[in-house]
Amino acid sequence: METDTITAISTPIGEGAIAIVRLSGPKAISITANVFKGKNLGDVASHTIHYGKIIDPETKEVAEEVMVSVMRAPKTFTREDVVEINCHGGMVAVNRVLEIILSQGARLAEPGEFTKRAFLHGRIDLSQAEAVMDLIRAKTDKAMSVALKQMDGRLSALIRRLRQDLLETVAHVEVNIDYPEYDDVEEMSHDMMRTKSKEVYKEVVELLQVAKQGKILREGLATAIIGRPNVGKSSLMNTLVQENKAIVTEVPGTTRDIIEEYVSVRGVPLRLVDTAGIRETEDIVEKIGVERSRQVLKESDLILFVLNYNDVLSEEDEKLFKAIEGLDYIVIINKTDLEQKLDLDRVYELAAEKPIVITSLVKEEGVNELEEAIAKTFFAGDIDTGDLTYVSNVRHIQLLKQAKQALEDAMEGLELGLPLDVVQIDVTRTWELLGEIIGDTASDSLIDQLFSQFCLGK
Ligand SMILES: Nc1nc2c(c(=O)[nH]1)N(C=O)[C@@H](CNc1ccc(C(=O)N[C@@H](CCC(=O)O)C(=O)O)cc1)CN2
Ligand SMILES: Nc1nc2c(ncn2[C@@H]2O[C@H](COP(=O)(O)OP(=O)(O)OP(=O)(O)O)[C@@H](O)[C@H]2O)c(=O)[nH]1
Ligand SMILES: [Mg+2]
Repeated sequence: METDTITAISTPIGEGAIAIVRLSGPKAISITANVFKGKNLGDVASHTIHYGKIIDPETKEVAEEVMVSVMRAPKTFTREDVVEINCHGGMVAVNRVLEIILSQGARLAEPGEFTKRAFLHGRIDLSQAEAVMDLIRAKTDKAMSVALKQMDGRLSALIRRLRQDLLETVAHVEVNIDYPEYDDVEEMSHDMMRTKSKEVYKEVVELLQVAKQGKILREGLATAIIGRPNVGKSSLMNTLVQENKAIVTEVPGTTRDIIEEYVSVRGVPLRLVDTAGIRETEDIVEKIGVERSRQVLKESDLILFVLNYNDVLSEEDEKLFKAIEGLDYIVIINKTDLEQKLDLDRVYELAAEKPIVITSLVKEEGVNELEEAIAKTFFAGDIDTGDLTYVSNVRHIQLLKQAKQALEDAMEGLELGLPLDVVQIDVTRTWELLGEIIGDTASDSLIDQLFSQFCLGK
């Protein structure tokens, strides 16, 4: 187990009312007590907070006026002794206190090291630790509620149950191999393995099915606004974001680069991308932008394709319809306040089954209908984060896919009548793969890598 005492500033860099220096480890309390003027922190009850001053050991002068929380192991965030020094906000004061604590023998924590200790001491498992990070990075309410549930151990509990089921069947097979004289055990093992594999398979498939939504909740639905120059793409972006993020002018080719913004539309988190108008162009700067727009298309979950009601359908528009064939898109016919020049019948024909929304962005008309259409495209209404266990983490999804494959191999083996000790290899592999999700069978290097992605001080 770790024996050194770590410390870090656990609040964001910048000005605030309060900033916290946190310590964890066997010397957390004695190190703080050495430089604290007030009650003797060595004597105070656990989980109490105390007013006092931090004294600079070199100059013997008061460095900061603070409140210090003392929390003794094991009922703490890390399961070690934890001290939190609440300083005045602003970087000078906290940095000064941190320097003093470091001079007394604490070591600066690595990113995620507090949470890593909580994991190493068994307070949380790996998927819960990852959820802590997801929570910090959550950009919408829904993403946050998914992370909170995972932190609570919902996914962990489900994975544990599936692993237990698999383990029981493996144990059964072992008995069978050790006592081959009992024929009925052989029969039972076969049936049991088939039944259990199927049961676990069903649950893994379900988890993967909702994973797509989980990923969207976490990262936002990648949504690209495309269309010819000057049709109103940046205006649409600004309307959805409810801010003037993108520059809008009457000059075609205004947007040169890609502008990205997070918005929540009817509970669906969007990672909205405004692109440069797509057309054949001579302008070299614009050309780079157009290239990148094409790239964005490929990486999008949803495309908002804007057309101009006040212009005839061009060859470029037809090309764009071709380019997005097979993708999820919504057609937006904008500038309906102006005279109609667009061949609507042709648009309906090209769009086929896809939703079409009529807007006048300058008059703010059709925006509700558009929001409705966006929400509907992905989730037939609003998304429910209540009942389902969402897997939203790419690492977890990868492992679940591999587990699904291993189970398919096992079931195929059973169909082919392979011996149980052969089929068992795939079942054991599934058990191991699921274990990696919660960190039971995760390697040290994986764990180091995962925790190093955390914020400093968490
Ligand atoms: N001041 C402060 N606020 C904070 C945190 C913190 O570390 N410090 N947290 C940091 O993320 C979050 C709270 N998370 C925490 C999770 C578990 C424990 C903890 O001590 N758990 C023990 C015992 C709980 C109990 O008393 O019942 C345990 O589970 O064994 C503490 C904080 C948010 N707010
Ligand atoms: N009349 C009318 N004008 C609009 C409407 N929506 C946008 N415009 C105007 O059309 C012009 C172009 O709008 P933008 O949003 O910059 O268009 P864009 O598609 O981003 O253009 P590029 O970035 O050049 O590709 C601006 O002058 C807008 O004010 C609308 O519904 N009706
Ligand atoms: Mg633009």
